[in-house]
Amino acid sequence: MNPATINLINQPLLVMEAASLRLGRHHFGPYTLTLHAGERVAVLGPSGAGKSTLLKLASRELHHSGGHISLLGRDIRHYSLREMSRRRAVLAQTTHVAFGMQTELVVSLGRAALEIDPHLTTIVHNAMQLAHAAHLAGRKMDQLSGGEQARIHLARIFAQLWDIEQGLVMMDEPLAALDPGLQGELLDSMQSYAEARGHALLAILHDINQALHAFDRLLLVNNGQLESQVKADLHALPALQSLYGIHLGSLMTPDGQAVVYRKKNAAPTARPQAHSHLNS
Ligand SMILES: Nc1ncnc2c1ncn2[C@@H]1O[C@H](COP(=O)(O)OP(=O)(O)OP(=O)(O)O)[C@@H](O)[C@H]1O
Repeated sequence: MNPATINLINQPLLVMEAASLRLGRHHFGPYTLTLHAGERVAVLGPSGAGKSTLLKLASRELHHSGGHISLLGRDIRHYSLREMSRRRAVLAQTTHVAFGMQTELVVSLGRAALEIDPHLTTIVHNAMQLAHAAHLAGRKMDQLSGGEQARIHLARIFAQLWDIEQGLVMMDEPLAALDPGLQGELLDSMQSYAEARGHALLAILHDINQALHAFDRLLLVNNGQLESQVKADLHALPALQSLYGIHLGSLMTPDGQAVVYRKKNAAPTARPQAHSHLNS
């Protein structure tokens, strides 16, 4: 697909209006945000802050009890499972595959909602190539390393929305199991994949530099709430410092790229208590 040929729709792809829910003693939300086709948005926050829960609400894995969530202007509760699977793809933090399934079969599961899929083999192959996993064809999942399995699951997500435009791709720590070289290459793959199709990317990350370099906007989540939304540039540093309770500095590399680092000797800022008021 050629990005130049995609007419991005004006209507927002995802709208969350004061969406909330309670899980046990924890209250999440209200989450209010709008995501447009073609946007790349990173979700950041301390461990246990409610990032995965936000993603699970947006993907309908969890059902909101308050507020409203819509996909392309339609209440997500009114989509059939098949319609949802052709509009949004979700890479969960951990995915367990039973038995020693073959890699191509796992990738093809991304397209299981389609009754007729004449280009399945080509799409599976291309998706594996884009996820740097083509060399894993023919292997069994239970004989792969964690990083290799992660690439197969990424290929599954690529395959799912390979042939549609303006979908929503949600990923929960997609790069966590990968070495630094592969992280960079797969970030590039995600960007080119989304850009070519006008897909929006909503990804939970723990790496501030990746979020600043590869994304347009940051959603800062803390204590089960969306604390703020900021542009992904160095102006976000004060908000990030307060989010994580650390001091951050930045350096400019010779090729003009800003790199953020944690200042070791600075007095710590008050570290936010993860979900201290989730238990209300
Ligand atoms: N089904 C559930 N029932 C009760 N509590 C839950 C449930 N799911 C998550 N929680 C709690 O809600 C809090 C937020 O969880 P969530 O997975 O959204 O955090 P997170 O920000 O994604 O964390 P991490 O970065 O560690 O993955 C955690 O304290 C977690 O234990």
